Amino acid sequence: MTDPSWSEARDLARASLPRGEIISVTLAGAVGAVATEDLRALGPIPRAATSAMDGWAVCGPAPWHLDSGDDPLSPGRARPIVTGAVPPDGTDAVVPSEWGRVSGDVLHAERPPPGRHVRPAGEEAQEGDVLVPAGRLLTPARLGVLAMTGHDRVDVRRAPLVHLVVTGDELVPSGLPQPGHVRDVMTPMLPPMLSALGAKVARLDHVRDDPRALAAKVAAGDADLVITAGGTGHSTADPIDGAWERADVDVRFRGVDMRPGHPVSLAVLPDGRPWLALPGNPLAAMLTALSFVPALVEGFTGATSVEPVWAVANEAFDGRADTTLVPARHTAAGLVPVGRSRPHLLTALAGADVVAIVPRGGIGPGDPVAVLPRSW
Ligand SMILES: Nc1nc2c(c(=O)[nH]1)N[C@H]1C(S)=C(S)[C@@H](COP(=O)(O)OP(=O)(O)OC[C@H]3O[C@@H](n4cnc5c(N)ncnc54)[C@H](O)[C@@H]3O)O[C@H]1N2
Ligand code: MOO
Repeated sequence: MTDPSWSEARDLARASLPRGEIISVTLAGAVGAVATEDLRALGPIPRAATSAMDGWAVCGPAPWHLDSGDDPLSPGRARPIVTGAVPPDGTDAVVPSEWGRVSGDVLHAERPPPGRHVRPAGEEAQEGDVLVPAGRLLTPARLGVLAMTGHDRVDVRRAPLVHLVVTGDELVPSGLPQPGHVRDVMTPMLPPMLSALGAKVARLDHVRDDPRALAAKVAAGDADLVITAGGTGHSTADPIDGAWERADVDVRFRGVDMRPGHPVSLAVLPDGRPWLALPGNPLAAMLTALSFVPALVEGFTGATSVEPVWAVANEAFDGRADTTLVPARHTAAGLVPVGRSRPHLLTALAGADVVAIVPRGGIGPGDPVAVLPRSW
């Protein structure tokens, strides 16, 4: 079986996690969630025409006699008004306070063109307009639009919960490691990374490189999704193959035509939980999480896939597989690779603005290149 391409593997991941249940949340609790249906304006916004300035509502040609009260304005009359207030019937326009001069009860100013400084009703939205289409992420600005147009609660799909399992006999949890030991970087690094990608770590376990212990640990979890880090190699010390055999999983891919991270693998447990196995090399773990966790989350929440963002390369980027992911930095002249990005080294990613998605054969200076935005 040949390894799937990066985008084929993303499609397989997207199809591996069934939709999560719908919950109703207040706008305050909805940021980062995904709309389950088209969200529409509940009425015209603004509800009525309003003044855009502090000043005077005026009717007819200048000058105007100032009046007060609630009657409609008649030609030759002006009435004080504040920003956001509804102008009286008969208003032609609003004169801002700094443009008018009052002497006695007469307002002098140049006559404004009709409608000047009056915000029309329904300018932002008409009743029934779709404001946030189904599948869109609820961002702070979209929540503001929903509040403005009358919404208090929205139906969303919750974020998938993750059972994260870090494997490795050589790992130590703290301090400077002795030769032969490795400081565990996944435990501080992956939960916030997964959270930035739309998934929530509900349980975190550490197991030795033992297939039986790994399979038992995963069997004891009940999150929506299992993510392991390490042990994806094919040596006898690597526990993924053995654990998958014991757990009787349905393998969706066992390796992807990508660098780094080619051993990344995905299976589905008999109870339906997908199991994404990230390689142990830290950069490979981060770049494979960045590749496949968003696709799994999209499957669960129904979120529409994020379109790639494009940049222009200012240096050559090597492409050794179907897809090579390269930490990169924006400069005024274009995108450049950052430092040495070997799979076991992390500082390049820590200093990167984006990750370049480089096709087979690589790209040269001046070529367009798709990038993944920062979440690390
Ligand atoms: N004969 C071959 N050997 C290897 C191949 C190959 O194709 N043939 N691929 C290499 C690549 S690429 C990767 S990636 C790794 C696959 O690694 P595993 O998923 O089995 O990961 P480990 O062996 O457990 O660890 C690899 C490396 O990463 C370090 N590591 C692991 N976990 C952590 C952690 N939590 N924090 C910090 N560092 C971690 C580990 O100590 C190793 O140095 O296989 C290659 N070999
Ligand atoms: O594929 Mo490995 O994941 O390059 O480090």
